[in-house]
Amino acid sequence: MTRTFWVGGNWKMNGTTAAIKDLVNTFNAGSTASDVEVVIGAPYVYIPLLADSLRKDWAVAGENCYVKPSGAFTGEISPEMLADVGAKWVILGHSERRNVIGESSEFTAQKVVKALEAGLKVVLCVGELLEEREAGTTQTVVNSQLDAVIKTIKEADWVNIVIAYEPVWAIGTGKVATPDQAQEVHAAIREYLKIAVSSKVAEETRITYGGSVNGKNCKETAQKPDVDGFLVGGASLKPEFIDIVNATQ
Ligand SMILES: O=C[C@H](O)COP(=O)(O)O
Repeated sequence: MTRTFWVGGNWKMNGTTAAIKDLVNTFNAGSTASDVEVVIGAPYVYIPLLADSLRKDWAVAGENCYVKPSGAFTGEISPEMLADVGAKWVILGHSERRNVIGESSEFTAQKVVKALEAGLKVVLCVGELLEEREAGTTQTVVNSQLDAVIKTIKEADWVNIVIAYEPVWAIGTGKVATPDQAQEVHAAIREYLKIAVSSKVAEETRITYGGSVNGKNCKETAQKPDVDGFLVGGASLKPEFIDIVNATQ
């Protein structure tokens, strides 16, 4: 089967109303391939603006959510709230949630369940630290992050999940993984899905790469057989994001 190429932007904690309006105008005027699915993750407060103004062939994502629909959870945002203001997706398990905020794989898996129940699609981020790669434990770490989700959701849920493999050493550092490094881990993730979930899920799930992707380095990586797209941080705040959307052209 053909997996539709998927490109996500993750604005992280960046943006102002004025800057986002400018960027949306640029994105809306951009000429893009029709066979690419595009999603922009934005800080909660800018989601309504983005949902109203962004081109309708692109979707909007939250960058995190909590595990309850409502209640006394000061400062948290529920997946139902994200859906209510126009998000169709949520990014979960990003390395900054795992390593800066300290969220576990088990907590991330609970969020995945609740987001899916609320009707959101999920970008599930996984990836190893530099010391884990140097110790040769990349696949053990990634499989363990996946395991928490695999044992928590049903096989049918995987149709609503895109995996983002983001080696932490490549995020925001300019040290992009080589196309071969990305392909190697993506192929291993697909093999693990085959063993731990099913051949169907392994074949159909999009596995995207994130970590210092830009308009120039995306093209070669996009050609790799197990790379089904990108999750882009810094470059998604720039006009060159359009070049990444068009990486396969
Ligand atoms: O979610 C996106 C990743 O953290 C990559 O960020 P970056 O493209 O700025 O390295």
